[in-house]
Amino acid sequence: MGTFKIEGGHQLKGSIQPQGAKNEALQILCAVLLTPEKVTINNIPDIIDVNKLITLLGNLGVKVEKLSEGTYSFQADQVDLNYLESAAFKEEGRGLRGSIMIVGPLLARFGKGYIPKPGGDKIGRRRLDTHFEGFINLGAKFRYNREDYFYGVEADQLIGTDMLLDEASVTGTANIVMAAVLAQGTTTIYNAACEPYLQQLCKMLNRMGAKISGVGSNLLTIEGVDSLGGTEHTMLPDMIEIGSWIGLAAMTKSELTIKNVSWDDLGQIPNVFRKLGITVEKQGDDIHIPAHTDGYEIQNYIDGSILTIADAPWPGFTPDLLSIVLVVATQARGEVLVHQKMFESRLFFVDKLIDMGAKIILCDPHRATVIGHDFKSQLKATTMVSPDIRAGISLLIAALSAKGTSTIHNIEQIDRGYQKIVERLKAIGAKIERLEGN
Ligand SMILES: CC(=O)N[C@H]1[C@@H](OP(=O)(O)OP(=O)(O)OC[C@H]2O[C@@H](n3ccc(=O)[nH]c3=O)[C@H](O)[C@@H]2O)O[C@H](CO)[C@@H](O)[C@@H]1O
Ligand SMILES: C=C(OP(=O)(O)O)C(=O)O
Repeated sequence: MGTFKIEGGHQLKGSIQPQGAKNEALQILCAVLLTPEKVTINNIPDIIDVNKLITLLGNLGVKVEKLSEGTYSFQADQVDLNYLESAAFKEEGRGLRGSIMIVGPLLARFGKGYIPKPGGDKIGRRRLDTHFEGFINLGAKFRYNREDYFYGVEADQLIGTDMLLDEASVTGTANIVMAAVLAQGTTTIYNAACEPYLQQLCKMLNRMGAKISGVGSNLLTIEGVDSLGGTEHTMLPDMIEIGSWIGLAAMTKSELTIKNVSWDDLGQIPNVFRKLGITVEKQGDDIHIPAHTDGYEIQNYIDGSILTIADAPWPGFTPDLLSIVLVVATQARGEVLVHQKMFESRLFFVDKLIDMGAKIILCDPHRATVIGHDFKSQLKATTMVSPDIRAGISLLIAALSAKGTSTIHNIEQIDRGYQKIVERLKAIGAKIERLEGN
């Protein structure tokens, strides 16, 4: 279990370049299985989850070549389907959430796709029904082995159909789209997820020869084609990282510039932080956060009632930033209700913030009320364990703003989504060390 040691209470300064998007990378990497031709991908983040998926693709027989930092080529012209039956696959497949998205491409191109129950954050129930109902709608036979949590779908030929998803699942939509592009006939997917990473996937598939329309909406129409070809693709900057750095700047009263953020793809994110009273300035395609020397004040609703910040499927606010919103609110002037609707176990980390001196009432597993300190009382340093990726970065931000030296264990949870975090934070003045040998 790795550990960070953090000396808090220092102002940071400078600029930071967001990494390529983790959750886009997981979709895009799975899509290379759809063609025997070469696919070149740029801006791939060097993080645990993505590297695990690249290793898994390599073990499946995909030729992987690192061309330069963040750029790889992939060629799936000799896929070894026997690997899917191996014990090694059962181990590797469950190592991350994103591996679930190899199923759609494998089913579409080779007639079968298997996966052990995938990993990812332990943040409540994370069902896969939407994925498999989609494949069944396309004509696949489904089986599930309860003993070893192993899922499988098989079909000689997928047939296009109309479907209404039971929920706008992000990885579910990506998986079904990747199956439908090679189905016979036309598929419509209503209540599709439509976040920017999914749009990126659809645009990439169209460049490979797929016929997807409605991209960016919740109704996708996919005319099946016989085969797809190679392409080149560049990942967007990671919007969850961008939100994390906005929160970091505010909490540490630092002036920070977040470079090349792709503003048009940030949706609600800048405005949600503005509602917390944070000045988020657009400078070209950068975000500039001035030092909030006098703190920041949470806005009430027009009628004077307390603000709620809640998640919703895109174009709503992403659930992955609510932990960061919550930690930022602990030092604001005013109150806010944070409502995590999607996941059941993502707010329990507030206990640690309460230990540090934050004023939070956990109303139930989904809702927490935060009463900000307005910097009149600094958080106190402590020792903590990162329970999941976003709670982990939130605790790290809390530690950087706190008085004294904090320790965070289980930092693999942070490393799975944040590239070279120690080096990048040190470059803007943070006092953070990775303790080896823990
Ligand atoms: C690898 C990856 O890309 N992971 C992201 C992906 O996970 P993932 O694709 O696994 O998440 P889903 O979109 O399937 O759903 C997440 C949770 O929200 C619930 N749900 C979903 C849709 C909906 O309309 N209503 C609803 O309540 C689901 O039941 C589930 O509990 O999307 C999530 C939601 O943005 C993000 O938190 C994850 O970081
Ligand atoms: C929940 C997340 O990731 P995963 O779906 O990989 O667990 C996340 O990125 O916040």
